[in-house]
Amino acid sequence: MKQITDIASLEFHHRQGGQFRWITITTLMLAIGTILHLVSPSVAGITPNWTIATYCVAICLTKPSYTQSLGIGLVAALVNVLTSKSGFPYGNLISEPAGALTCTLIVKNLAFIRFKGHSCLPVLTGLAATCMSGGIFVTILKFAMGLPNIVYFTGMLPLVFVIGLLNAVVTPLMYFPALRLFASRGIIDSLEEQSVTSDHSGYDLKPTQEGIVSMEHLSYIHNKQKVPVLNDVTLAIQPGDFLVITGESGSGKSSLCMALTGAIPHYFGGVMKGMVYVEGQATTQTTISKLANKVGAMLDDYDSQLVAMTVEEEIAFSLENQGVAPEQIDAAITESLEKVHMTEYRQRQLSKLSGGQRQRLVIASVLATSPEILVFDEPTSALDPEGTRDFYELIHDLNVQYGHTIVVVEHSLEAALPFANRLVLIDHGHILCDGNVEETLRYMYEKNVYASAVPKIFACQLDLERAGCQFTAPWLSSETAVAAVRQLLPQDRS
Ligand SMILES: Nc1ncnc2c1ncn2[C@@H]1O[C@H](COP(=O)(O)OP(=O)(O)OP(=O)(O)O)[C@@H](O)[C@H]1O
Repeated sequence: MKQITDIASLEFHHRQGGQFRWITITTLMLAIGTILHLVSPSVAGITPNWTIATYCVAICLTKPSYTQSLGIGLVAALVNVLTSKSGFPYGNLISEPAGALTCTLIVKNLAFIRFKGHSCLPVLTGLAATCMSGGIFVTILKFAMGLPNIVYFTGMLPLVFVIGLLNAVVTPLMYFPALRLFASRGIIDSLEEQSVTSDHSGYDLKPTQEGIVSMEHLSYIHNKQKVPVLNDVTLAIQPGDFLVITGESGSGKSSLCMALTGAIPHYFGGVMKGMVYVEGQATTQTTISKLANKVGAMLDDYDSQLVAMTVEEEIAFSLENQGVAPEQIDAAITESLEKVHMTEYRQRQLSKLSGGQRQRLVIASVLATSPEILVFDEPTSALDPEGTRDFYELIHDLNVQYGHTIVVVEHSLEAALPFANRLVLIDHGHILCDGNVEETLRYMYEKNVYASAVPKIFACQLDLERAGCQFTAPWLSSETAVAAVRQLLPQDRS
């Protein structure tokens, strides 16, 4: 395992999307291969196998899975069957998938072989895939057409090897220009981008802070952007925390949430530096779906998280996708609906739920996968004051009764702060203040950073303090303020 001394320097690069890039590139390359196959002249009956060379280029560039390679091989086989000049072209249906799989096997296992810094994969795959595919093809042809052994051993097999050598030359001749072309169009990573490793599986990554979440020197910049959205963020979240994150619009609050769920760096395209550990595990060493069992998130656009027709189906959806047994799903639905006080809505159509009920259903769906940590991104932006109060009472309940750690991104702090034990202020991707609610509010008001979000009642206390008054408890609710004012008043008027 490789050790990291400076976590701030560890990078993870990810290009957004791209799961279908292998199809685009393979289709293009096979089209080129087919044209070359049809027009290229043969010298003494010998010509490169352009189909194999082009799918080798596509596989070397896009590194598809074995199943995807099987698909590439079958498409190549169909092209060959339709365009073949051979007496028995159907052997291609076996030989081409075998060639594509051989190519993938080499790409996945021999990528470390380099010559003067250049990848040797095009040469190796061009030779090996052609020999494998050609060898299988001529063997099938021999038996299908009853050809004599002498022709097979002295003519066909040596010919396959010669074509393999030719392909070992033409494959890199196509690979390097194709790499430059696709990289210049932003379709695949350039060589420089490839040289930065985004595979952290070989690193020994351990948090250096105590906490259920430890963000250590986290920076993040989106693809093609100049300014990082998160800049050297270090934050530890303790089990049972009710943490509120606030800051101006665009300060990086949602990005921080996305880093907790693993969407940064696994979904969004960009470069992450530093590390986020969730329950001790580096997010770059796991996947978004595995993290979803530890961190449940409700986005500001929570309606987009609903996919089913009824409440019950909605909660079952993610559990079914994870292969959870039906009786466990049933129990999880019952339990999560109880937690959000929606038991009686179990059979209800989603279209017949109110906004607040749909929000609670999203929370129930998130709870069904039993995450320890719950993240809410601007949860009350679409709620009226009563709905906002109900929402915070609900998540307070989840915090104190069920022990969930809560992280909330919030602009309007009045409703959230009575339940929070910590308030983090973020500005231009930096954490400016991380303290208890009173400390951070004082910081915001005194330094005039996002002071407009300081609850009016608390701002009033600070103004009175400036005028010489003293109070024992922070005014985070009107009840505390009334009690404090009562104490100031002469006894006979109270
Ligand atoms: N996919 C993206 N590509 C490029 N820049 C992005 C992307 N997503 C967000 N940003 C930028 O990152 C910065 C931080 O965005 P983020 O959504 O984290 O801020 P925020 O504090 O949650 O804002 P708001 O309160 O308005 O939701 C913003 O300047 C935003 O324009």
